[in-house]
Amino acid sequence: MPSAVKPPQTLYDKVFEDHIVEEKEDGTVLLYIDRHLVHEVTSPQAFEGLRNAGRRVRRPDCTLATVDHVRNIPTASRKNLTTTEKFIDEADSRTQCMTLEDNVKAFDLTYFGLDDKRQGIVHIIGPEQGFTLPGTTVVCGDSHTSTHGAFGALAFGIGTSEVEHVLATQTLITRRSKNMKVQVDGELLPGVSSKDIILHVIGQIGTAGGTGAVIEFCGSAIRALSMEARMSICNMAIEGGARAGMVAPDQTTIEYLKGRPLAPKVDSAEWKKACNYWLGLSSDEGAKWDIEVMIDSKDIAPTVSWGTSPQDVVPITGVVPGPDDFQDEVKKEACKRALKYMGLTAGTPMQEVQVDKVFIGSCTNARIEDLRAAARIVEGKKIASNIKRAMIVPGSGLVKKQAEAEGLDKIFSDAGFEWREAGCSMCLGMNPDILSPGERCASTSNRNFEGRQGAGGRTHLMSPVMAAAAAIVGNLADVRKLAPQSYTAAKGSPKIELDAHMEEVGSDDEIERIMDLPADSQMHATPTSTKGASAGMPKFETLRGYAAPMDIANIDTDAIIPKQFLKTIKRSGLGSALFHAWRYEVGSDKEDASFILNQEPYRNSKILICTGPNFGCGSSREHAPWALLDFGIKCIIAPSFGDIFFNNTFKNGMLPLRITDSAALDKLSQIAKSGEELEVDLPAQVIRAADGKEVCSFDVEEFRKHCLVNGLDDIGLTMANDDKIVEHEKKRTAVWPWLDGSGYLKRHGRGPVKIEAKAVPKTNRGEVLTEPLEW
Ligand SMILES: CC(C)[C@H](C(=O)O)[C@@H](O)C(=O)O
Ligand code: SF4
Repeated sequence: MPSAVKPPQTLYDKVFEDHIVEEKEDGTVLLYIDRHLVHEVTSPQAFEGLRNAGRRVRRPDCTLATVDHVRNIPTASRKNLTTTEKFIDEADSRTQCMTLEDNVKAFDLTYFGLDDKRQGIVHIIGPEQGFTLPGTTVVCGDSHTSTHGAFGALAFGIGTSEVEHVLATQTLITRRSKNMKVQVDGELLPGVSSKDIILHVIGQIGTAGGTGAVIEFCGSAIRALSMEARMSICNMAIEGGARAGMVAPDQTTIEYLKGRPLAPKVDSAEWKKACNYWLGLSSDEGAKWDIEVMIDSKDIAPTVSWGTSPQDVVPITGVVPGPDDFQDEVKKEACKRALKYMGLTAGTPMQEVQVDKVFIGSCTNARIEDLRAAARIVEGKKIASNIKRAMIVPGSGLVKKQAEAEGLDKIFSDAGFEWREAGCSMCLGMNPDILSPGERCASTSNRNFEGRQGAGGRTHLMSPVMAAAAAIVGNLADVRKLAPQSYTAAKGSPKIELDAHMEEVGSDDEIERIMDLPADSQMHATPTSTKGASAGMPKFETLRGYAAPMDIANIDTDAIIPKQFLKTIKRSGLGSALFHAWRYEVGSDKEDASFILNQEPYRNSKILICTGPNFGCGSSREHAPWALLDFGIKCIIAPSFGDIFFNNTFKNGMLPLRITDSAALDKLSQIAKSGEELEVDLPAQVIRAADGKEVCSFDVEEFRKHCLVNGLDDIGLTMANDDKIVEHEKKRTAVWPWLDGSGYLKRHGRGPVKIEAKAVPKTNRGEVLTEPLEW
């Protein structure tokens, strides 16, 4: 007889379970999404899909949009800003920003534009506004959505097709992840901050260590951290390969949320109910963990990266490692490649590495606490003469305003730093803030991939105080030598002056205008055509063709499609930019003959075989599968994949195959190298050589296979199950009433946005379904 007593659950299990709209026997889950953040880079194609299919945004009240990434969202002064159109002079960037502006108007979405002081990096403004709340599901077309997990939210990055799915249905089709616990105990040593914790953890577990898992960060060291410090840790959970990172909500969380515009009003009945619910969200005693990692705080030193992957880290007191420090052949090769790219010699003390530029910013470390900490290090000092440029880029307009109120801008400017406007800036260099080839940067961002901050640029990851120290010394430096007064991570939860700001940006009416939506929210300007990108995908059955072999570990999506190609508002035309930095000679359009896709017969590859693990790690950009597809590659074979990339490929009718049997993988790679064709037979789940002999079989989830073989549009499938979503929404309103509408709607005594009748689902062939399809 089944037991009535629930087995102990983890925090992740609890949040996941509270959002299940439907769970299938094969493990496929339709998950309700509470909060959706939207930005200009990953949304245009999603809105286009909605328009083409005549669909509306299901929950505008749960959607918040801003501009943050794109080129020429200048982080320079906006004093002369009148309109976005006039302000942004780079054509593609202007189009991308204006497309978002058109879309938020047409679909009635809350939007913080360039002229709004609350504009900023999505992962900074969500928490700042109280849009991110404990126990919620939060998604965004951006890999660092994991940041919001610091609140005990289940927050993860999605691709553009999934952005469209969430806009249309407020749900996602997913599966349960594994439970991973990273416990950090003890008191942090002087000079050590939360960035050092996460760099150290990734150094231990590797960039694929968390693949398929959600990490809960716990232990006394995590508990002692402020919310902002916890956000830096969860932010980089994705760099450890995890789907998400989480920290259980506690009193620190509640303190942080008090008075945030979109959180329930303090002391209201709703606030009390919410606090009770939030504080119950911790892992139960005896909960089952699939992976456990224990870390002692005293083993964590101020840490810096030396290579081109966030797992390539050493304590600042260490030396540059060499290939002999690694056992594994793939890792030895990766080390050689990284040393060459980084222009470093094994054995060099890290503190002897000279720096050209310093960047303090990004969604990892551009909050007020980060700026305060860095300011403490630079106060009264000057940046070293060899530093060509040192930049402070606050994470949001409100962070900037707060910092200015505290005089931090002056401290930085006096020391020789540039004081910029909010945005992603040099974190990925989609605007003019980039490194020149060979330049070395001390950066508080989260990715040190090849070319990440500019083609040929060399990135060293570190904490804000370490970056500040590097600026002063001119080399990678040990902050403890500059701050003998023993700097330790701040324990409080810094508050930004939200209320004062709100008064300044407008009255209650103004706020209501921005945040409220008409109760009968109608979608304007949305054509009702039934055809288009979202209405289905091409079928995948059997694929025969050449397979390009690549023996590289951790091929990230920045390498597959570099940032400069993310400015398109279309899905097509990216094939010529695929692997751009590897495919063409530096600074020219001339092909590099040594690159595999420039050789015969691989110019016509339909399959890509990578023997290294973690293919497609990093950014959520769906431009990566779009570029592969446009080139002609429909199937990628590798031992493991980055989670978001893996999902994104299926949404485009592509097949990523995990082949973990190394003998089979080697055999496939040999066939590929011999220039013979391979045949991938999805219905039979086998791969054959050109002579028709089976090389190996493969696993694929039943639901995904079903969709691929039949070319099914899963948005249509989900919409056909609308009654279940409505049922979940009713329960949500009753149990978690603070999640409907925005805080403003509630405050002004108005109910949640009315949910419109479902749209008529279509198949890929444009037929109207008479029976709901199984999703
Ligand atoms: C543009 C966006 C898709 C991307 C991400 O997903 O991470 C970016 O934020 C990044 O950091 O590379
Ligand atoms: S990682 Fe960088 S580019 Fe990506 S969201 Fe964060 S700040 Fe922006």
